[in-house]
Amino acid sequence: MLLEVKDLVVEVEGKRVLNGVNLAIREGETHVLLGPNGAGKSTLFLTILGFPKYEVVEGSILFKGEDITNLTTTERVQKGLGVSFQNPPTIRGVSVRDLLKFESKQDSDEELNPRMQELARKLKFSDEFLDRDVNRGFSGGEVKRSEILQLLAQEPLFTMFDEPDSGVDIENVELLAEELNVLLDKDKKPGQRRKAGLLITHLGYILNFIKADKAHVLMQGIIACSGGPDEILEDIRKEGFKGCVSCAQCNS
Ligand SMILES: Nc1ncnc2c1ncn2[C@@H]1O[C@H](COP(=O)(O)OP(=O)(O)OP(=O)(O)O)[C@@H](O)[C@H]1O
Repeated sequence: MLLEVKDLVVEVEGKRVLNGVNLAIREGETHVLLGPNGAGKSTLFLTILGFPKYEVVEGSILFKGEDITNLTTTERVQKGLGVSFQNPPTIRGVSVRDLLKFESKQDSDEELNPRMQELARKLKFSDEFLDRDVNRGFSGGEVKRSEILQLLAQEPLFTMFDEPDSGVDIENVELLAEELNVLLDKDKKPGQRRKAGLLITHLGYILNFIKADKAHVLMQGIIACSGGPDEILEDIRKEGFKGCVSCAQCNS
């Protein structure tokens, strides 16, 4: 198993948000996390990444079989965890180019390596754009493309995507999805896939371009149900999260 979340209970600023979450994701798998606004999806991501505000009251997080519950965020990133944020912060004084060099372990005085230059071009970033401060004045779509470009520099083993398609136009969703598939090893044959990921989506549009293996619905602080992404999304589209409430109650 690449990532295992076991009976995770999490409090944020004294408020209990997760109440016993269980999740297991193997190498090569892409899972989808669904759930109503405020259910705790981003909280789960930030807890897996080890942000100090998210206090693990009970339970554990295992990565490649190792308990990482008490590691720092930097240590987790070094082990191969990555995330694309819903609303990443502006980093004044740090250019996209500098951040990319840092993330791809290059020296700051070197030219950006050819692989990253090619990926930047593919994601429609000009040379001038790479010299701008990270996220400063970026449009919604530029923020999302820049997040993906940074992940391509890091090449994490396990990537969490928080609504990668929100605010992105149709053409750019396809472009982003192509690179997400690379980050998830979906461009490789099933037996050769090593990377894995977890993706939050509300409307599921991006799943037209990414083949997810399993979906989970987070409700009332637990995983209320898990199953085939198409089936679960269709139920939610028809009935909203009404049907998930009773599942949350029987599973809690
Ligand atoms: N730093 C914080 N301080 C106080 N409450 C917080 C904090 N972070 C999250 N919460 C609360 O925890 C709950 C879960 O929030 P979270 O952002 O994880 O939900 P979500 O499922 O990602 O929602 P959405 O679909 O709207 O993005 C919400 O009620 C939110 O207000």
